Amino acid sequence: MELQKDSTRSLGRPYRKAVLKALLNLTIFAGVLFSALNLQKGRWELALAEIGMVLFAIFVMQAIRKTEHLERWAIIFLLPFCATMLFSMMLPTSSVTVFGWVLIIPILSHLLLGRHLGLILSGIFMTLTAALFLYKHQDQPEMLAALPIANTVLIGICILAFSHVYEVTRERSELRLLELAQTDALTGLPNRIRLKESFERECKRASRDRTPFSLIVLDLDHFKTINDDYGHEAGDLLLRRVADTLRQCLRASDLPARLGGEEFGVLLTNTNTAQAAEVSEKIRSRIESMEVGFEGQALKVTVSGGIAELGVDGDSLRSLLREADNRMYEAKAAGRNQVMLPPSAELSPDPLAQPEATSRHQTHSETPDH
Ligand SMILES: Nc1nc2c(ncn2[C@@H]2O[C@H](COP(=O)(O)OP(=O)(O)OP(=O)(O)O)[C@@H](O)[C@H]2O)c(=O)[nH]1
Repeated sequence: MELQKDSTRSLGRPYRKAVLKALLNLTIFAGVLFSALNLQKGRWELALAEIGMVLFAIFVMQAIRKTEHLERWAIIFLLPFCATMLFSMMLPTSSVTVFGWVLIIPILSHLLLGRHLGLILSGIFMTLTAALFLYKHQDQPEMLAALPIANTVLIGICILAFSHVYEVTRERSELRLLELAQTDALTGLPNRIRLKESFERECKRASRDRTPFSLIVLDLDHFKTINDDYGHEAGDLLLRRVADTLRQCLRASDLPARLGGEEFGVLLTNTNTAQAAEVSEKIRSRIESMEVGFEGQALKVTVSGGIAELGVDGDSLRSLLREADNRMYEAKAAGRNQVMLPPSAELSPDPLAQPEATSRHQTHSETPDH
């Protein structure tokens, strides 16, 4: 499961909202000021357009208070904002300095819409402005002197390029920080935060598509003795190898995570309990047969686990984790090196997933703990 766009979008939302609010406030302030000046000078079309933008800015300010769709509102505001600018530029009575406003569009559109939409909107708007300038001043050769035009175009390109480079770098660093915050540093696996986020997304998908969705919790057996006998470094190495094994046993659409300590979780999309039992058995047997070389010694470990299925064991991550955890402790108590299923689980005819007398999937066991 890939880190989703949604995460970066929600991360950037507060700062985009702050930029949009600042723009709306400035639009209201400048709109009132300029409409008063333009009314005084009899430029009533311009004044009306500005008053219209002030009213629209007040409306958008209310709309974004609780919206989930900030990006949409930014587009809804920016398009008429740009159109009003073009309208002002088009009016024969307006000053040539109005064209200078085009330079704020690359900055605003990148800050509000991100690198792709920001670049598209800036490109379209700057091209339209250039065309309008040439058309409006075609009969005024003094306005079309090569040097001032070249200077202005260069300034425009520089502002567009810097805004774009800034936004690309900002998005990359944001994504990197998000990855770090959602990744376990030792194993490189997703951590609990990422598991929760993926669960919420996959849960919605599973209920929409009516597909099953399972969770496996796995805990290494007697891991303390590895640390005690061989040292923490050996324990860390073993945890990394277990993480590698989980990655190898799973599909790209599944999500292995380190829940903490020597406990791992696996989200299995489009997978019912019986299929999850097969996956858990594959993981269990791979870990059982794994030998990790450490300072000339071969370290070995086994794993105990529990399975929970969405709907059968609840609808929240908390309830699924609780049920899978309880089953994992049952597996420990029943002798470790096995995975427990929900009591009502119907298993597939696959021999690996055959139920034992208790309708639980017990793959191999040591002497039970009492
Ligand atoms: N090396 C290493 N050890 C860790 C890490 N996180 C937790 N541990 C160790 O994992 C061990 C867990 O011990 P216990 O909770 O007693 O579990 P256990 O020994 O595996 O016993 P059972 O779970 O009952 O089979 C403790 O010794 C922790 O210090 C880690 O990141 N690295």
